[in-house]
Amino acid sequence: MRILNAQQMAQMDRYTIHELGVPGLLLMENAGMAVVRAITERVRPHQALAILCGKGNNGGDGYVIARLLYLQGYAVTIFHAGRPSTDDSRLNYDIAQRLRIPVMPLEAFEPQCFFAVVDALFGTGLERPIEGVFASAVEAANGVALRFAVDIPSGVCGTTGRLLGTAFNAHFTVTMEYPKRGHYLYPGANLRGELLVAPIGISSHALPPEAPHLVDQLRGALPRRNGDSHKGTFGHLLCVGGTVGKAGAIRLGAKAAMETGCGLVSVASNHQVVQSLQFAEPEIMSVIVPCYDSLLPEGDSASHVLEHPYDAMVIGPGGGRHSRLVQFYWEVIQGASCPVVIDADALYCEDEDRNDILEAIIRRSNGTVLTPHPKEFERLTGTPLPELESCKLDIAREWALKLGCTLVLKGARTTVAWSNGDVYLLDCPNAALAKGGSGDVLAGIIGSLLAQGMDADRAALEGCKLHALAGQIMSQRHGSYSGGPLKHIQSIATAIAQFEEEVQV
Ligand SMILES: NC(=O)C1=CN([C@@H]2O[C@H](COP(=O)(O)OP(=O)(O)OC[C@H]3O[C@@H](n4cnc5c(N)ncnc54)[C@H](OP(=O)(O)O)[C@@H]3O)[C@@H](O)[C@H]2O)[C@@H](O)CC1
Ligand SMILES: [K+]
Repeated sequence: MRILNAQQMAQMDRYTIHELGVPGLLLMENAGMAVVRAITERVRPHQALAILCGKGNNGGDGYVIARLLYLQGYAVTIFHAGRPSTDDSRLNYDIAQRLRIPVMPLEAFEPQCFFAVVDALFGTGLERPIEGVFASAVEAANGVALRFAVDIPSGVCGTTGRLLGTAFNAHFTVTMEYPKRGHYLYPGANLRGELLVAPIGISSHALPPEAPHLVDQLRGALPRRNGDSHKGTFGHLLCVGGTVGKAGAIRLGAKAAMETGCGLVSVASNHQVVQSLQFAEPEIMSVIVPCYDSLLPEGDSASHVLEHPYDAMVIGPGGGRHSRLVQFYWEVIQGASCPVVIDADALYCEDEDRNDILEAIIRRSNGTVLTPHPKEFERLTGTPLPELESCKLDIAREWALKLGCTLVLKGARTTVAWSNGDVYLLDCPNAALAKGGSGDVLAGIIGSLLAQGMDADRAALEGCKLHALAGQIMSQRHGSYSGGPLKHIQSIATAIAQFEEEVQV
C-alpha cells in the first residue's frame, strides 16, 4: 500500500477522470457508498445523523451519503455553507433538494440533537486555516457521540498532518483509494480514529513512483538456515561503544544482535566496560580499545579495532560525546571495509564538523545505515525539528539520496529511506518502546542482519519490522508500562518465529 500527499491524490483523480474517462460523479458515488457502509454498520436508522457539507467535492461526497442513507430510511439532516462550487457536488446537492432531504445552514447545527455526525466539510482540498462558521461547526461536531470523517478529518492537512485552525476529531475516517500522509503524520494522525481505506475506482496507472510505502503488516523474510552451518556462517558483528555510566547501551545492542542470529558478536570498548560485560554476557566477545588514563581512546585505537575483518559493525550506542571519542568513531567508520550502522553518539557532531561528517558518509561504499532519532537528525543535518515531523517522508528520501546511505528515522512511526529513494513508513506505534535502550536494541538487530549478509536497505527495513514485532509481543506480555529493552530482546525469538521464512536460492 502506498501513502499519498494531497497533490498526488488530486493528480490521480484527474488522470482517472480526464485520461481514462471515468466520470467524477461515479467516483463520488463510490466514495459516498463506502462511507455509508461504514455508517450503517454502526448507526441504526432511527438515530439522528447530521451531515456537514463543505462547498467542494468533499461536500459532494456528503450529499451522496445523505441521499443513500435517506433512501434507506435514516433520519438525516444536511448542514451546509451554501450552494456547492463544483459541478459534481452541485448535482448531488440538487438531487438531495429534490428528494426533500432536510437541508439547514451550517450556523443552525446543534450537536446535542444528533447521535452521529459526518464531517464532509473539507478533504484534501483544505489549503488554509478553518475559520468562522466552519470552525464553529467543527468544534460543535466534536461534541457529538459518534463521529465519522469523509476522506480526512476537516482541519488536518492531507500532506503534512499539521492542524489548520481547528480540527475534527473522528472515531472513524473513510478515506478514498489511498491513505494520505496526514493520516499518519502527527498531530493530525491523532484525530483520524480507525482508518478505513475504500477503493472507489481510481486507477493506479498514474501512481507516482516516489510515493512512500506503508508498512502495516509486520511480516518479513529471513533466509532459511541449513543444517551444515557453523558459527562463521552467520557473520561476526563488532559493536563499538559503551562508556562508564552507559555500558548498558552497547550490551543491549550486542545481546539483541546475538538473539537475532549472528554467529559471533564482539564489543569494542574501554577496559572497564569490557570487564563488566565479560561477567554479565559470556556469549559476547570483546576487544579492549587502547585508552589513555582518562579512558578516552589513544591515537592508534582505531587501527587496533580495525585489525580483524568483521562482517558488519554497529558504532555509537552509549559511546559518549567527547571530541576524542567522536574522532575515534569516525576513524573506525572510515577505515571499516564492511557495512556499518552508525547510531547514537557516533551521530553527534558539532556544527563546524557537520560537513566533514556528511562527506565521510558520502565517501563510504560498503553499506551505511544511519539510525538517528529526530534530535540526532536535526543536529546531523541542520533540519529544524518542526519541519522534520510534517515533512519527514520527503526529508528522509532527500537525505538518503544525497548521502547515498540507508536512513532510519526513529519515532512513533519510524521511517526507513533506502539509498535508491524508496521510502517506507512503519505504522505500528507502541508506547512500550518509549524507553531508553529501545534504539540500542534496534541498532543491534540491524547490525546482526548486516553481518549475516543482508544488504543495508533490506537489513534496515526487516530490522525495523522485527524490532516492532518483538515490541508488540513484549507489550502483549507485559503491558505498555512494564516492558523494557531486556524483555524486548527476549521477545525477538517469538518475532522471528512469526516472520515468514524465505527459501534461500
Ligand atoms: N473528483 C474528485 O477529485 C474526487 C474527490 N473526492 C472528494 O473530494 C475531496 C477533494 O475535493 P476538493 O478538491 O474539491 O477539495 P475540498 O476538500 O472539498 O475543499 C475545497 C473547498 O473548500 C474550500 N476551502 C478550502 N479551505 C477552506 C477554508 N479554510 N475555509 C473555507 N473554505 C475553504 C475551497 O474554497 P476556495 O479555496 O475555492 O475558496 C473549496 O470550495 C476529497 O477529499 C474527496 O473527499 C471524491 O469524491 C472522489 C472524487
Ligand atoms: K472531511
